[in-house]
Amino acid sequence: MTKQRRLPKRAFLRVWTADVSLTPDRFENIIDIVVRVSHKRELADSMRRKRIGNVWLEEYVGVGSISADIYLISIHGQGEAKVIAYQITMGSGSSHDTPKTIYISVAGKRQKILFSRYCSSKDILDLLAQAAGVSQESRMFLKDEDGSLVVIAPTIPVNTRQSAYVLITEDVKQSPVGDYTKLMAIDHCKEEIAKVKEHMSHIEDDRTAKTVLSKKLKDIQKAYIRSVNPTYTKYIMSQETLEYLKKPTFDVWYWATNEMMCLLEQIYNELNLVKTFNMDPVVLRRWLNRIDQSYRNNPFHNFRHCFCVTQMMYGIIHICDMRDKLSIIDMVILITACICHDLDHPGYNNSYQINAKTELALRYNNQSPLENHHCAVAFQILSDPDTNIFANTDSATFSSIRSGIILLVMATDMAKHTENLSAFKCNIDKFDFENKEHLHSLMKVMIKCCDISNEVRPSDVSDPWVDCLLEEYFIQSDREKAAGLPVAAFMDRDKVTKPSAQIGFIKFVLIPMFETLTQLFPQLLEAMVMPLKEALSRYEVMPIDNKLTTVEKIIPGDESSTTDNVIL
Ligand SMILES: Nc1nc2c(ncn2[C@@H]2O[C@H](COP(=O)(O)O)[C@@H](O)[C@H]2O)c(=O)[nH]1
Ligand SMILES: [Mg+2]
Ligand SMILES: [Zn+2]
Repeated sequence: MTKQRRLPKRAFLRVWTADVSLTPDRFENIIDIVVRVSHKRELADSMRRKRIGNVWLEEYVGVGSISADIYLISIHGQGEAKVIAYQITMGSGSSHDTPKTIYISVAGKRQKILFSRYCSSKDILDLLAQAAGVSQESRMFLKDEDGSLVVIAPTIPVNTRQSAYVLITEDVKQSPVGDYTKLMAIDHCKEEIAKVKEHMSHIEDDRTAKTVLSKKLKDIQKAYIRSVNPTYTKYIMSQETLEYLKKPTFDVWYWATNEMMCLLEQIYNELNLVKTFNMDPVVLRRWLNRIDQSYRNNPFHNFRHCFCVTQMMYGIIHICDMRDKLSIIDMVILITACICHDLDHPGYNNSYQINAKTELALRYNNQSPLENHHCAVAFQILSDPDTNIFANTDSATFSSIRSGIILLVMATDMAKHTENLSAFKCNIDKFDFENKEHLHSLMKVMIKCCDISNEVRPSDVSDPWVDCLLEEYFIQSDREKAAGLPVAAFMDRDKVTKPSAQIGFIKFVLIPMFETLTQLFPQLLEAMVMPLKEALSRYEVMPIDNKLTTVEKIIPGDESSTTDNVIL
């Protein structure tokens, strides 16, 4: 079995094989992992090898940005083992992998732990288990000098010998039965949720079955959310990470889901939203869990996209010193709207919803069916006391937060692009931050910028997003072709290429919109407009492989059109 995945310039590759006869001594005989690059067999001889348990962690350096089939492990003189799964952790293509050092204290003894910033949390746990001389199944906790729990992850802040973290180990087998059962219950819920979601994706047309399954899904999700450990853990991140989080250069691929949740939590804390709105920290974590659960595993419209949009908003807030200009209510609206803006996105756009006459299109009378749905899901989650982060907010304030979030999420419909951008342009010359209409026009453009901001990011971060977007487009267009529905050329695998998808989008949508925002916030010129212009130049020198005879251009604003993207 072969699996294909784009490899970044530098990556950690973790490979699992199905060959049960691969006993540790036979691992010693593995001579290489063969990576096929553009149908050419190349030996990835720059890999450094390290075995962790029955899993191989490989550092793959210097091949560049390529597509690769990882298809076998050769075993010296003993044939081949097929790769059944692998995981790639992306890292920055430019930075050197100098190991990180932390000091821990185990049973009063200091130890130095070295690990790569590109390794996984599990790898660090394995190292800690080794240091403590306990089994890898043991539960381990790290506490800092204040007794706060420290998250065991590659982002763990470095410390000194004097401020060594205390490692506490707990043998799972000796844990109270209740706890152990609880962990199993969580796993069970997760499995059930995945099963029901999978089932639902196969019964698009059977509305009754879907309703039954939706109800079941809600019940399981509720059980899951309740089972999430209500003990609040104080997460600690290095100052370096916290500053990096405010930058558009932030590597959004580096973080696992729980780490993204932790970073979102950090955003709520850093912007003083938790304190101001008296949010219960446990409810905030439950809410973030529920948000993650409510994004589907689409190639593009997934929880990582939600994270990216929110992180870009956080970046803009800092770069433009928005806190001096907007109210705290506006802040909570901006951040919460970003988090909720694509909730339960089915992976098929509004054109598909309308043309296929889906339940969503029927429910919302063809009027921005997706955006209406994202809002409805958002407020359904907030209506549950277990996940209502605004439970302690007075009803008048909640009312304005609610209408603000709806306003912003609805503005992310690209069919309303021209309308929203024009409204803001009319206000720019005489912009008044005290004027509600002016302010709303600005906030709409801000969320729109964040929503489509991938090309503002460095190329090794933005590039995989284009693959993800095209993958989702192709799934839709294949389905449309099979169902005899209209297919937009920009979504058609036979017509679109990466540069053809991006050149028009950057030139006609991104640069004009970011330049407009820059008129009000000149700081954005260097931070966002310049990177966009660089991205455009990069795409312009790429061979277009001109499958499209026309220039791709998004013409939002044509409300009569059933499509949010139109080919000129
Ligand atoms: N050709 C490109 N289209 C893009 C890109 N980023 C976003 N988009 C399009 O905009 C909408 C945004 O709305 P969303 O709420 O659905 O995320 C998205 O669906 C795409 O159609 C891009 O980099 N290139
Ligand atoms: Mg959307
Ligand atoms: Zn989006």
